[in-house]
Amino acid sequence: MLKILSGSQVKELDAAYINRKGISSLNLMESAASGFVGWWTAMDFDKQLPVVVFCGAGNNGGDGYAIARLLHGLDFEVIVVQCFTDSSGMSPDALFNKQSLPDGVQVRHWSEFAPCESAVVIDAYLGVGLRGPLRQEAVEVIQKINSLAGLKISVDIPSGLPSDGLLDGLCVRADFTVTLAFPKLSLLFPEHASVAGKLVLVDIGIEDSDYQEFPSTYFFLIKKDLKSYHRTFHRFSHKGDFGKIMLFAGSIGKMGAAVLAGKAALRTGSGLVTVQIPESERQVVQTAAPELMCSFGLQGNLGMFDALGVGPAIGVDDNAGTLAYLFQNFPKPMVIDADAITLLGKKPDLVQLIPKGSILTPHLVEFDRILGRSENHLERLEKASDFCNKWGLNMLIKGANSVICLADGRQIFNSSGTHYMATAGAGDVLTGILTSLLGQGYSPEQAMICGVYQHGLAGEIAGERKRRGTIASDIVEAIPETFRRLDIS
Ligand SMILES: NC(=O)C1=CN([C@@H]2O[C@H](COP(=O)(O)OP(=O)(O)OC[C@H]3O[C@@H](n4cnc5c(N)ncnc54)[C@H](O)[C@@H]3O)[C@@H](O)[C@H]2O)[C@H](O)CC1
Ligand SMILES: [K+]
Repeated sequence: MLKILSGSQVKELDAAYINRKGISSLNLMESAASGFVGWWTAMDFDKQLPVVVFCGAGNNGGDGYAIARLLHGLDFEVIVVQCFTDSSGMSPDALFNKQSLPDGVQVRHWSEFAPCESAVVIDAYLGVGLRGPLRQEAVEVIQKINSLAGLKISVDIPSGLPSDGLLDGLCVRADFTVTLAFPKLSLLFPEHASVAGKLVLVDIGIEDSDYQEFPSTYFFLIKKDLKSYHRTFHRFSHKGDFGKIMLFAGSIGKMGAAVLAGKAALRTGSGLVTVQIPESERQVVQTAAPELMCSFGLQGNLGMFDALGVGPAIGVDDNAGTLAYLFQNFPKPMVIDADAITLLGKKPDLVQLIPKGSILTPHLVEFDRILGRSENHLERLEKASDFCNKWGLNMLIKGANSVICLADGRQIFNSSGTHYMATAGAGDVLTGILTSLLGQGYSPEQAMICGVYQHGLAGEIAGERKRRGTIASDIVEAIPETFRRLDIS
């Protein structure tokens, strides 16, 4: 898992890394530039299009100069636009890379740069070294970059966007942000989606172990993390090892929630899945998924289940008593979603009854129902942290980079998923996945890490073929393929 450091920690990380590996800071900049160019090459950009690289005087600009040199070497027509006047303020590594530009690269000053039609723009003006409000000249440079018609690719972070806080003013509006080593925190805030564009992470050789000494509560979950969080089963494993779970989901006219959550749990590997539904609706479930069992009315012996999931489409009118009953009679961590979360907002006294370690899975609107409106994502994350810590609970804030909030204060941003998952029932699928993993003996932390990543990956797989036509059932059917792609048996 990648630790997300603050902009000011990046300099210390670089220094420590360089020191430990016995390399120079220029080597690290070269890794950053070649990492960027590796992504560029995979994107297969048209060599007929000129490439315009805006370079600042700091190390972000240094990355830009090195990228310009490497792209020139790949036969692209490269124009460097120098976004400062006085070279004496340049960082030594930026100066070195500026001086290493081959003759074939044209260099212009930003004030005299006339936009050319359809060039690809690389924004290496300001990185994580931005401090305080933008100076007037920086405002003008950023306006110029934004006025260009071509595709805009920011190096590390869109220039002008603070790395750890909220945008207050202007920044480059990027189509892609190619971020180095780990994503900068602000790139993961929903309010910055329209300026950060698509997020690309480039490995510059810094390993997880190199981050150890740097404190941070923020992490980024990536594909290679998954395997170590999964349980392994063996040839003597039987139905019981894969867990018996109950999903309290669905109501008259909304039985899809029970079917989707139930099927998702089966596809995640649950041995036995029972859905708790209104008796009148049993035909719906048993026709849609014969592998599911149904129960009607509250179960007397909840103890027979390894995990419970409660909430999708149960309705909010008559269920406060049922929730209290479940919380008091099922002492193990459970998954709490959708209408169950809305109910907690209406009856906050119920929160104290929730079994410790349980997982609440609000989307942003449901989040507001329990913890009130937040001005921005940072405030939301802080509220979640306080809530989880106070009650010994876990929370998954659903969205483009869903955040796993643990009771100990760690907050883990997920990297998988696609906007094609913005479809009815996708949340019900997640509830089924998470409950299934709890039932298979995963700790809440393991269940959240594996569940949220695989839910996103299943959405990506479904979206590859179905694009905006993706529906929640497609996500369910893609779950088995996630195990294959992650090499989990
Ligand atoms: N480990 C890594 O991730 C690596 C990252 N690299 C790149 O280095 C930059 C950070 O470089 P740094 O020199 O610290 O700062 P910047 O280039 O981002 O910014 C300095 C530059 O900005 C000017 N400036 C600062 N504040 C303002 C302001 N308010 N208004 C206008 N101008 C401002 C300042 O004067 C300087 O000119 C990181 O983002 C990566 O791109 C390394 O290449 C490799 C390792
Ligand atoms: K930048």
